[in-house]
Amino acid sequence: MANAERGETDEPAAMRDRRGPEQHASDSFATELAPMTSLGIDPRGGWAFLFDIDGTLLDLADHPDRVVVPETLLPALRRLKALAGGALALVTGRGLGSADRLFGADFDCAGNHGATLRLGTTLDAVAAADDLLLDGIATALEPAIAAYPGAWIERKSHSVAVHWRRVPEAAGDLARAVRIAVAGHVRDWRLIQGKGVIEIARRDATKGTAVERLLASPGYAGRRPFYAGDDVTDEDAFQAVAGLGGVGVLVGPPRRTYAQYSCPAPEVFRRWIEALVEDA
Ligand SMILES: O=P(O)(O)OC[C@H]1O[C@H](O[C@H]2O[C@H](CO)[C@@H](O)[C@H](O)[C@H]2O)[C@H](O)[C@@H](O)[C@@H]1O
Ligand SMILES: [Mg+2]
Repeated sequence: MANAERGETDEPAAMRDRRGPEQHASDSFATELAPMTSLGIDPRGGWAFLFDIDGTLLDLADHPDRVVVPETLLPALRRLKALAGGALALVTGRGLGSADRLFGADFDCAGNHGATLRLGTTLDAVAAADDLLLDGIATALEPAIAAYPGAWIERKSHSVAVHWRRVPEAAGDLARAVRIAVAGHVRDWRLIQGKGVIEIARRDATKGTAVERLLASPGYAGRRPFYAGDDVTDEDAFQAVAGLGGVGVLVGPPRRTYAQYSCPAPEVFRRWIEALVEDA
C-alpha cells in the first residue's frame, strides 16, 4: 500500500504504539504467511469467528456509506454463526450503528476499534466516551479539512476519523494537523493510520482488548479464535488471537504482520466463507 494511503509511514501505528524502546519492529512479525487455502477449518469445531468489516468482508469504497454488502454474504454469515453455535462477531473500527446498518443487528459486534461492544441486544460501552474532547478536536481540525475539498471528518462515538481517500495528496498535511490537534492528549488517546484515514482513538481500547473481551464472554469462552482483518488496527487482534492459541488471516497484500495466514482480497475471503458453510 502506498505511503499516502496509510499516512506517512508503512509501519503499523498499532505496532508503534505498543513497542517499547527495547523492542524492534521485526519482533514476532511473520515474514512468510501460509496461504489460507492450507487451513482446514471445521466450522463446528469449537471456533469463534471474528471478522473485520472494511477491507476484509467488504471491498473498500470511496466513502463508508458506499460499501456494498454482496447478497450472498449475509446468508453465509448467518449459516456460519449457526454452525459455530452463535460464536461469530464483527470487530470493526466503525461505530456499532454503522456496522448494524450494513449487517443488521444479527451479529455480535465490537465497534470503534474495541471501545464499544454489543453482545446480542446487550450493549456494553466498554470505554467512556469523551464528547467534549472529541468535539473540540473535530472543530480544531475543520480549517485543515476545508483546505482539501473531498476530505472529511467522521465523528464516531469514541473517535474522530479524518478521511482523505478522495484526496490522497492531503494525507501528509491532514496527518500533521491531527497530530497537532491531539498533542496534549496523547496519554489517553492514540492515532491509528488506516487506509485513506487517520483516526484518534482511545488507548485503553483496541481490537486486541475486544478479542480478549469477546473470548471471555458467554458463548465464546473456551473456543479457539479465528480472526480475519486487513489493516494496522487488526494487528492488535492478530496478536491477541495468537496469544489465545487461535488463527489470524491477513486479507490483502502481504506485509509484516502478526497473522499467520494470508488471503489476497475480500472477494476471495467471502468465497472462502461461502464454501466453508456449503461444505459443512
Ligand atoms: O475496522 P474496519 O471494519 O476495517 O473499519 C475501518 C474503518 O472503515 C471505514 O473506513 C474505511 O472504509 C471506507 C469504506 O470502504 C473507506 O472509504 C475509508 O477510506 C476506509 O478508511 C470507516 O469509515 C472507519 O470509521 C473505520 O474505522
Ligand atoms: Mg478493515
